[in-house]
Amino acid sequence: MGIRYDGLFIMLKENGITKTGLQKRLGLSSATMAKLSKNENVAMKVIEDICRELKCQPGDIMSMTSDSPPNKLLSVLKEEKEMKLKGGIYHQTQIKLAYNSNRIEGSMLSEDQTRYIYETNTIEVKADKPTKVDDIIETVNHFQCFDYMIDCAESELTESIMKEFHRILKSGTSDSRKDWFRVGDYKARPNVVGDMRTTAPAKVQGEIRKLLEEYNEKKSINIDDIIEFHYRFETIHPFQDGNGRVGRMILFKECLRHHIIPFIIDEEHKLYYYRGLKEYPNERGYLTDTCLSAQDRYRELMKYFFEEE
Ligand SMILES: Nc1ncnc2c1ncn2[C@@H]1O[C@H](COP(=O)(O)OP(=O)(O)OP(=O)(O)O)[C@@H](O)[C@H]1O
Repeated sequence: MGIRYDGLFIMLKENGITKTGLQKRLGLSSATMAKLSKNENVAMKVIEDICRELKCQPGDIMSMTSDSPPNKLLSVLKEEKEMKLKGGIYHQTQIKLAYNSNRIEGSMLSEDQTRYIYETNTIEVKADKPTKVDDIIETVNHFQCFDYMIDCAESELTESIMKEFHRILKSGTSDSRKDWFRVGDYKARPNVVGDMRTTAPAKVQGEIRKLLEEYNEKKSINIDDIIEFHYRFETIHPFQDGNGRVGRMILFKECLRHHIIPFIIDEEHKLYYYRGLKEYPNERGYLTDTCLSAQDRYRELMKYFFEEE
C-alpha cells in the first residue's frame, strides 16, 4: 500500500492555486513539496496545514493505493507531459484524440491543422474554406483537458472530475456565452441524441450519482465495464452539449486507471461507433468490437514507442 496525493493536486487546479502558490502560503520547504509530488510520506502537520488552508478533510487530498503493477503508459504520458517532449506517445495521443474526438462531434479541422495548432499554436486557414473559431478553441481546450485527465487518471471517477472535463472543453466557446448553457455543470434544458430521448435535466444528478455508485463499487473493472459505463453516460447525456467528448475522455481515463490499454475512436469508424451505441441494449457486440479494434490500433502505437526502445 502507498499514499497518493492526487486529490490535493486536483483540488489545487480546481481552485486555481499553483504548487508554488501553496508552498508560499504555507511556508513549506521545497523538500516537502517534492515529497508531495512524488507521493512520499510527509509530516502530519503538513497535512493539517493544507486541510486548514483548503478547508477540506485529509481524505479529500490523500488516498491509499493498493499494490498494483506499475502503469508504464501512464508514467510515460506524465513524464513526457512534464518534459513537454515532442514526437513521443504523449504528443501523438494529444493530436489523435483531439482530432478524432472533435471531428466525430462535427469539427471541420483536419488532422494536420490540429497538429499545427498543437505544435506551433498557429493555424493554416484555407481561403476557400471558412474555419470556425469554436473548432479552434475546442481543439486547444481538448489539449488542456487531456492534461487534466492525466493528472487525475488514478483517482476514482467523480462528478467533479466529469464536470471539470466539461468546463475545460467548453470554456470560451460561443456556447459558453449563452446564459442558459451551463459550462462545467449539468444541462438546464432537455436534449435528444439522434432520435433518442435522454434523461430530463431534473433527474440528471440522481442518475449520474447512481451510475457512479454502481460503477465505483465494482471490485475490479474491466473493459466491458468501462464500455457499459460509456453507454449509460451517453444515454443520460448529462451536459447540454459536449457529452460525446466528455464521455470519450472518461473512457481514456478509466482505461489508464485500471491498467487497460486505452483507445481512440477514430472518426473513420464513427458510424460503427454510433451503431454500437444505438444497438447496445439489444446487442453489446457492435460497440465492444468497435472499441476493441480501436484498442488494437492504440496497442500498435504503444508497441512502436515501447518495444523498439
Ligand atoms: N443512439 C445513441 N445512444 C447513446 N448515445 C449516443 C447515441 N448516438 C450517439 N451517442 C453519443 O452522443 C454523442 C453525440 O451527442 P450530441 O450529438 O448530442 O453531441 P454532444 O453532446 O455535443 O457530444 P459531442 O461531444 O460528440 O459533440 C456521440 O458522440 C455519442 O457518444
